[in-house]
Amino acid sequence: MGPAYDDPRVTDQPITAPRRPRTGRRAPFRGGTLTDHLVDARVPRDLHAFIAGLPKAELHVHHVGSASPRIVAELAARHPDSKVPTDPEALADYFTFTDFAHFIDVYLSVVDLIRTPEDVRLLTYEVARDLARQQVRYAELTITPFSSTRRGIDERAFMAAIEDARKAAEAEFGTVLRWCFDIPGEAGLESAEETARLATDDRLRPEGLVSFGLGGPEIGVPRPQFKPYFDRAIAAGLHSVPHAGETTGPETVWDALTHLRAERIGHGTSSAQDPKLLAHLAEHRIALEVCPTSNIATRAVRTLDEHPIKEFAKAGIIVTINSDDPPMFGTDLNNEYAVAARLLDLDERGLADLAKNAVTASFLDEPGKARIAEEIDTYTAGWLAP
Ligand SMILES: Nc1ncnc2c1ncn2[C@@H]1O[C@H](CCC(=O)c2cccc(C(=O)O)c2)[C@@H](O)[C@H]1O
Ligand SMILES: [Zn+2]
Repeated sequence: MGPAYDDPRVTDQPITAPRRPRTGRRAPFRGGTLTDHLVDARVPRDLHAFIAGLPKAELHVHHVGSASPRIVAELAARHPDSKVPTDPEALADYFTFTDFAHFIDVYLSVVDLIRTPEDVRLLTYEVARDLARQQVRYAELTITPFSSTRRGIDERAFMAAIEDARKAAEAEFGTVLRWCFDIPGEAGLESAEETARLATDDRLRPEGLVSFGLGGPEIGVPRPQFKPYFDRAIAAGLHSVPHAGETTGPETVWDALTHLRAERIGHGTSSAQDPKLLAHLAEHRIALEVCPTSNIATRAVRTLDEHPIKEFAKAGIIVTINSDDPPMFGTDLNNEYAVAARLLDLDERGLADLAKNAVTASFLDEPGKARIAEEIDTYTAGWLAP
């Protein structure tokens, strides 16, 4: 059983259907019911409809962590020895986490389902399809190539698979994908070396790669040791976007800024404990990649109402809204925007500004940024027109 909290997924009704009567009962957090229609019932229905059509950019979403039950079922059918359940109900239970370490164990069991370049291509292409359905025009997908190469996937075939899916997705869905290669820090410096090599070797480095990250548990995995690998990636023209302050305190965020030269911070949740850090992030326009439901699902934050997103906004920090590992956390990007609308008390214009924050903080080129920002403005003006 998860903690009692205001479950953002309180209904599975289509947004046009009458609301299900609310009982006032607080539901435990339960991940992974991907067939649910995800809507926060405390957000007005027309705001959900506005969010559903709003052009968006997603800056923090994991490749394997985006595998929908349909993709998981297909991969599990290809590899029937896996322990990952395929039935959606059983999968929802499987995606209910006792703590962050448990989440990583489950995550790695899904990683184990990806064994061939064709699995990689299928996953990437289907993830793009799911993003396109939510009007995501641009996404930076965090990929952990070390996890695949150490499991025996040929590195060239891996790169070819993600690039092939990227090009197909852009041509067919109009969604532009870019990659962040992240070090799975707990796997040690061997994984850092391998990730840096794959990201910086001109013969391997994929065209879509824009940034370099660091993920996994933070406890017992100090950030400074990864400095040489980030230095190499930055020298090769990549942006620095480590996770920090998700499961440890603000000192980890400082370390990410000082040693890894972070340009954005993945989560950064504990920054709220340090007013000087909040001021620094605001002054230097270091955006936070906030993933509210993820923080509840991994128990990094106790309840949504206790999430520090409001403090970030008040401090003048560029807040971006992201979904992290959406099917595993029983959410999607649209639902995260609805959660943000409630926590930050936003109307349509506020939501449009939030969507534009992600565009601003993205690593898309300036004409690309201008195009999506304009699309957001046109959509919003049309929506609000009498
Ligand atoms: N909320 C999150 N916060 C942080 N990270 C998150 C989050 N969501 C997803 N991740 C991903 O989890 C991976 C973790 C993988 C890992 O620790 C590991 C350890 C030992 C061996 C291996 C292996 O592959 O053999 C892998 C990270 O690289 C990251 O991309
Ligand atoms: Zn993440």
